[in-house]
Amino acid sequence: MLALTGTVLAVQANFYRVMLDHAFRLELLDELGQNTSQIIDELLCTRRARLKKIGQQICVGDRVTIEEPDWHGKRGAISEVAARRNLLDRPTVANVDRILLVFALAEPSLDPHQLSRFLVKAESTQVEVLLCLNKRDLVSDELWQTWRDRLKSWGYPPVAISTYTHEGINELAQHLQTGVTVVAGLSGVGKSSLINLLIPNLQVRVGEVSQRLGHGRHTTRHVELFALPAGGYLADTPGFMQPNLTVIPQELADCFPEAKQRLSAGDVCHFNNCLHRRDEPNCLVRGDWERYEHYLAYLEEAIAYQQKLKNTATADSSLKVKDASDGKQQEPRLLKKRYRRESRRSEHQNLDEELD
Ligand SMILES: Nc1nc2c(ncn2[C@@H]2O[C@H](COP(=O)(O)OP(=O)(O)OP(=O)(O)O)[C@@H](O)[C@H]2O)c(=O)[nH]1
Ligand SMILES: [Zn+2]
Repeated sequence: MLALTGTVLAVQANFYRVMLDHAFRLELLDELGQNTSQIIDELLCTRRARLKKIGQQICVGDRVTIEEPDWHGKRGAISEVAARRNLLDRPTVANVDRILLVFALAEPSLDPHQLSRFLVKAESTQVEVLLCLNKRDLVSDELWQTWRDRLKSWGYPPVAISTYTHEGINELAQHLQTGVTVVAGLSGVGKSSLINLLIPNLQVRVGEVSQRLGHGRHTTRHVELFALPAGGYLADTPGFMQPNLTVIPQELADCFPEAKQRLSAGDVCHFNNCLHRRDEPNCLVRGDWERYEHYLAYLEEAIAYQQKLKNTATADSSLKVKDASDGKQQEPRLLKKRYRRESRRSEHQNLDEELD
């Protein structure tokens, strides 16, 4: 028998909603004794104890193998998780193929600094970035063309759309037909309107969904994949709303296509460990490109962030005390839960908030 495989759409407590790669036709007899059939393309799954034992987490976007399907109850058990190509953080989505950054040309007006931050944050995941500018109906041809040329020079030829006139929607949809696309962007740019256009049958579940996509997303880190009609999956991401830059300074230049291009032209900077700061001698990154000033500002931010992380780590290790019995370093005994050290992750989060 062929292995039953699928993609995890959502994680709810200890259950995983899995979309099957191949739908199953269930033959049934109705009350009148007539043959009918039902197409089953989703199963609600648990995780095999073996996976739990080895600590195998299952995330939205994971590719999984399912055993012992119960077609009548639409249940199954995940027995295997395929190796991930990548894993996005906050919220957690595995095997992401592209990030669709949605901004508006107006209302709210397009702010180059804000856009640049989102772009850098998106690039830092090393996933392909697609830029889409909504509300094309609100601006003149001239303004749109100015933005188009400007963003092209940044390395991001944008797709203009309007969820009102439907301009550009088909073109955009063609880019999303394969793999997993994560939608990100500020509040109010029209992400929900776009998602509803791209997945019309989502409207059927609008009560539930508007809760998820609307109020839910500001308060929870819930994430879910939605199947697109022509193939591919879409995920809406609450976590991308606060793009704090946690890139390490050495990797920041790679988050700017313009800088990357300058560095790959064949030449090298004077120092091979050049951080590409403003006063670095013979630095290839320095030059006459629009976002150079953004780059320098983010670089200082990245350096400060790294320093702050280091300081936290030092403060942490000074907490360690010697255990008299064998001379080995040990963490002091923690009496109550509330005295426990915070996890790295929440430490990161707190830092992000502080730096904000
Ligand atoms: N003029 C114009 N307005 C639009 C367009 N698309 C969306 N809007 C309006 O922009 C506002 C915000 O749209 P939403 O789809 O809720 O935006 P969102 O990005 O999902 O916002 P949050 O839910 O707050 O994250 C609404 O008033 C929409 O009617 C468009 O193409 N043109
Ligand atoms: Zn340099």
